[in-house]
Amino acid sequence: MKYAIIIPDGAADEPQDSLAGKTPLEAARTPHMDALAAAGVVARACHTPKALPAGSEIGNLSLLGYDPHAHFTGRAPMEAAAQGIELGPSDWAVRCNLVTITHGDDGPVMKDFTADHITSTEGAAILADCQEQLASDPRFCGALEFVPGVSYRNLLLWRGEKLPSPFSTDTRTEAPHDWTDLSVEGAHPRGPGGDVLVELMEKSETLLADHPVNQARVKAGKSPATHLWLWGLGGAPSLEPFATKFGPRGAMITAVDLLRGIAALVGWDRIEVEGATGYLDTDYAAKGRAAIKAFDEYDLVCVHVEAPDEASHEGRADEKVKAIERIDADVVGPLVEALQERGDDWRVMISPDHPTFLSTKKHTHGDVPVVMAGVGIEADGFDSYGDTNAAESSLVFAKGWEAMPWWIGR
Ligand SMILES: O=C(O)[C@@H](CO)OP(=O)(O)O
Repeated sequence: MKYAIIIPDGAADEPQDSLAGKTPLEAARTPHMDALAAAGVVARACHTPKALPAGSEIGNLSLLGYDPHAHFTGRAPMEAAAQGIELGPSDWAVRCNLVTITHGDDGPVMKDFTADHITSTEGAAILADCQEQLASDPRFCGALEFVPGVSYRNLLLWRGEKLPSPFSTDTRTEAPHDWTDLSVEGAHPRGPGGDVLVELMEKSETLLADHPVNQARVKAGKSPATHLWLWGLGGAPSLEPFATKFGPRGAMITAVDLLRGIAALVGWDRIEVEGATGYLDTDYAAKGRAAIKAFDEYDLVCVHVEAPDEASHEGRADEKVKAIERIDADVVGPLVEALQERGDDWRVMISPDHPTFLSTKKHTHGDVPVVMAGVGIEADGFDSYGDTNAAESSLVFAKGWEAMPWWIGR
């Protein structure tokens, strides 16, 4: 049996006036997803339980069949796993975004949580200076390590052996992508160790003010990275291998470290695809081709596409529809055709990790539409994949992580 999972990140949404009252999934032309819906079931699942943040870090754990209440420690440790960083029992990882904050009448406003999609090279240069000038403070006893990642998505590590960290599970932080265009006056870290994070964030403003990377960016008409934004911290998580829990040996195709990290933690290989960017300009077809090839080696292949979520964070309904259509045409269609040609039994699941509302540009708690089709799954009468059909379905996974055993264990 071959299993394909496709994750259109943040694709679930509300009806939009600009889309004639349809949701982006419904407005998009998705013949391949609709064919799967007609052949299988349309369900709804909640991958973001109310007690936890409505983040991709929670949603994707649940989608892959892991109860986030039991397994989630923080987003950054998952991304550390993507980089092969080992966290000891007293270590913490913190997500370190490069962001653009402007100062207006309403105080400091989160203008861009991506610092205008700063490049990884520029980010690495900034982080090297943060290491030299912020982490070198003797009070930290060498415990702090800034680790460059992809674009604005970087990490800060606290090595507990050098100096016990001040953090605890009560430390609260805010995801910067949930604050776009909003005043971040009350959004700074709080609780145990929050003051240390705030201090680093504030000091970064001075360090970055005249940074050569920013001078060059402004000259080129791009926004500068004005601050570090620290959030999503946690200690090392431990997850039972997916193959032990569910059987199939899996591989992940994604452009973002969060999904790479979850894959590493559940024992999946990661397949890197040239042209996969984690943004609207990603090479959808290359991801589709890589997934088809991966079935020669793996029983389960998961393709994650970040683009619908990014379009939502930017409030761009047309781009969200386009991203969903490209996923349908360049990933779902070719993948299903290849599975049919192989002659193996197969099953497909398509599910966003969480809704990301165009209206608020934010993730939100709530159900996502799921389509599951293939051997052992009887058609339930829906003829298309969309949020409204899912809302009417009698197949409901209130504990979203129970959808995986339902789908895989039939
Ligand atoms: O990686 C991130 O910082 C965010 C926004 O890009 O991703 P997501 O919305 O999927 O949590």
